[in-house]
Amino acid sequence: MGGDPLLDQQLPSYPGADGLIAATHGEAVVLRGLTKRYDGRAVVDDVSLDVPKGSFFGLVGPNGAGKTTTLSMVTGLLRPDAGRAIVAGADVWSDPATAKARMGVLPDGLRLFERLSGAELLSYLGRLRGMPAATVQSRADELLRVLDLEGDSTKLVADYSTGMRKKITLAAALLHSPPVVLLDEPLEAVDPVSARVIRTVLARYTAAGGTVVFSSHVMALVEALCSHVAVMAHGRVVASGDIASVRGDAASLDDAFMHIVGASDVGEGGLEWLGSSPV
Ligand SMILES: Nc1ncnc2c1ncn2[C@@H]1O[C@H](COP(=O)(O)OP(=O)(O)OP(=O)(O)O)[C@@H](O)[C@H]1O
Repeated sequence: MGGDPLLDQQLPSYPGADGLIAATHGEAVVLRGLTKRYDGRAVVDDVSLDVPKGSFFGLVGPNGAGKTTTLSMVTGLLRPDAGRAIVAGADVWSDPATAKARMGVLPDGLRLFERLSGAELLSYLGRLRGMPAATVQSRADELLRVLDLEGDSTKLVADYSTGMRKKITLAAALLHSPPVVLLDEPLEAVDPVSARVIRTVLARYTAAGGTVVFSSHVMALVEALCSHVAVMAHGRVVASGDIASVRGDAASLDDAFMHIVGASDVGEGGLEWLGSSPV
């Protein structure tokens, strides 16, 4: 590994507490039959996935497909109605403390401690994770610098822009160098320079053995970054595997996605009133 204290930390080995966990040797995240219902309707419906260790795994799907709901169940934020989620060898719902110690999370919604500065937030979260103060300080300084938040580190999080909030949450997700990070739309609302920095940081993290699971709508990004992808539609996984196998014969992942999810056609007919004289 490359001599970076943030990335060189030993990754924990996976214990074999029961049959499913014992079977997760090569997998960073294992989902089996994960299901969530609202008002009798399954918005996540029997989702099973294997995310290989060290992979850059994209979770894609149209609006309302169930990506955020799935990630929320995997990160321990939303209790499933059925199924199991194993992260880095720990069952998220029967052994949450162990599972949460092994993951970094950038959730949807970004509820943060608004009255702390960016630097204070990282310091607080690092200490909550039981990290030594000096390690928290040096890693936080490094992350703030790399993510171009150094000049805003004493500003209150309440005064951060949406993109800055994403970046400080990403810093918090990486601070303890977990074996798995789960990121809901990490690049949305982030400027192009910061997006490139985040991509580089995440690529280094996977090169060092870490696993990234992230949701995105941007197919070109997923194709450029990811080693693996799962496509969700109507709460189910409709395709998954390495990028080449999901793309198949299509010219791009975007084309394959349109084919897989059956995009509706607005090319002919409908919306004729649009652009005509106002009523
Ligand atoms: N608390 C809730 N109560 C009722 N329905 C919900 C709730 N949370 C999510 N849903 C529904 O579950 C479905 C999946 O939502 P989810 O946010 O997981 O989709 P998504 O794939 O992340 O979408 P997007 O790409 O638009 O963020 C949607 O139909 C949504 O309306």
